[in-house]
Amino acid sequence: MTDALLILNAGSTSLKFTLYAVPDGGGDPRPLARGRAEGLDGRPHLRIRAEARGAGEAIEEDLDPDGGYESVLARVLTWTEAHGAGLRLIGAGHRIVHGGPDFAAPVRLTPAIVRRLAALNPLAPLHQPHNLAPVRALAHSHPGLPQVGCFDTGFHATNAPLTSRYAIPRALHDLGIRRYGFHGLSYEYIVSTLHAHLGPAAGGRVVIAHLGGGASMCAVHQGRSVASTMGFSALDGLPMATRSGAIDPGVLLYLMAEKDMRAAELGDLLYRRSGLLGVSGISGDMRRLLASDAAQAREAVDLFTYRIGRELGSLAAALGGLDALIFTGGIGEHAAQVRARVIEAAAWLGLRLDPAANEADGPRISPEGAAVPAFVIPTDEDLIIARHTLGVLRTWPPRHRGGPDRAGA
Ligand SMILES: Nc1ncnc2c1ncn2[C@@H]1O[C@H](COP(=O)(O)OP(=O)(O)O)[C@@H](O)[C@H]1O
Ligand SMILES: CC(=O)OP(=O)(O)O
Ligand SMILES: [Mg+2]
Repeated sequence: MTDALLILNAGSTSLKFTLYAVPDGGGDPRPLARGRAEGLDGRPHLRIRAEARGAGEAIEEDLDPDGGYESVLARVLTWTEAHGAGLRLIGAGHRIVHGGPDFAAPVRLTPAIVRRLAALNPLAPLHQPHNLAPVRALAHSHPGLPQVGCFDTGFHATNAPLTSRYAIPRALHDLGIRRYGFHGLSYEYIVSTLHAHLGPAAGGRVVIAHLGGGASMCAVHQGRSVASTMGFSALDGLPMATRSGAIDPGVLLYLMAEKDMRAAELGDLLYRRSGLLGVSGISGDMRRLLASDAAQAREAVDLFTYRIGRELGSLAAALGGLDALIFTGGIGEHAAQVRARVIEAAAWLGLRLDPAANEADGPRISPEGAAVPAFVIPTDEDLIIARHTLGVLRTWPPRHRGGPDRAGA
């Protein structure tokens, strides 16, 4: 029997999972299979591929359009069950987007903790309910299986108190209304790879741009988060697929007072109808916008790259300079045109582009001799969750360890 971990990672536009084998002698968990469901707001499509020989057949299929995240999870579990011979599922690890004021380090998910995390649903409506649904579903189908939550907000716990503060009355700050920052599992993974790319400069002043369905940027110094573009919720900062990014709160007051808009409508506007989708009127998917000749699609991409440039300047100011820029996330890893435009607009910071390396998706996309190098590094949030899950399991009292005999059984 090989010990295995199931890692679930719900994003705003996707549900990803990785099944890992836990090596007997320690070391990093080894991926056996990875899956990804996309189109969860319309036509859900699931792809699973084996990462190791004999780890199960690949599948690619459409799912019930009305089934949502739950039907994806049910399919993932039946696939895991069918291919779990020889595996003993010892735990599940979950990406939980919001830890609020109380949770930063990875934590064992008990029913009481899940209830406290569910109280944060309004702070991350596109994520938190989808992060917690699989925790409850697994608790039901696999009672006794240890489950661990790892927080997107946790990496930013190193931000200075001043960085986290909004200029609002202290009593509201004390209620937890402050900046948190997100995509921390992705940033933590990127930081873990920096030495291999940058050598000793890995400890320097680095900005990481996580550009996916949600997008944010993080200023890192000596491997720790110093500041980031997201705040109390995952709405702030850059424009995203369907989220507005930073917007003058005066706009919201105006819409409420003069256009009679209520909280639910404003939430729908800011989370689901804005960003790349709102500006282009075509799609929130960068692939479609880059392939389109429409002027409004161009404008959406222009606004996205312009805002990245503005935030890069702001984060470089927070760091007191810039030693490297890293691109990651679905857009950061694959959209050469977006990276090129960001780097060209940031020549003033010492960034320069190697066009051929950029077209090849890196890893280094700036020429030798550039004052500030730029890299493309594919993120791996699941590996970070798996590492943390193992870490928490190792501190588990032995009588609580272990689950059913077979993955998914
Ligand atoms: N080849 C590509 N070119 C441009 N954009 C891409 C490409 N591949 C993926 N993307 C973008 O990446 C986004 C998804 O990013 P990802 O980080 O995987 O998702 P999530 O935010 O759900 O975690 C998609 O919405 C798409 O716009
Ligand atoms: C926090 C966030 O926006 O996550 P995602 O990019 O996965 O939507
Ligand atoms: Mg993501």
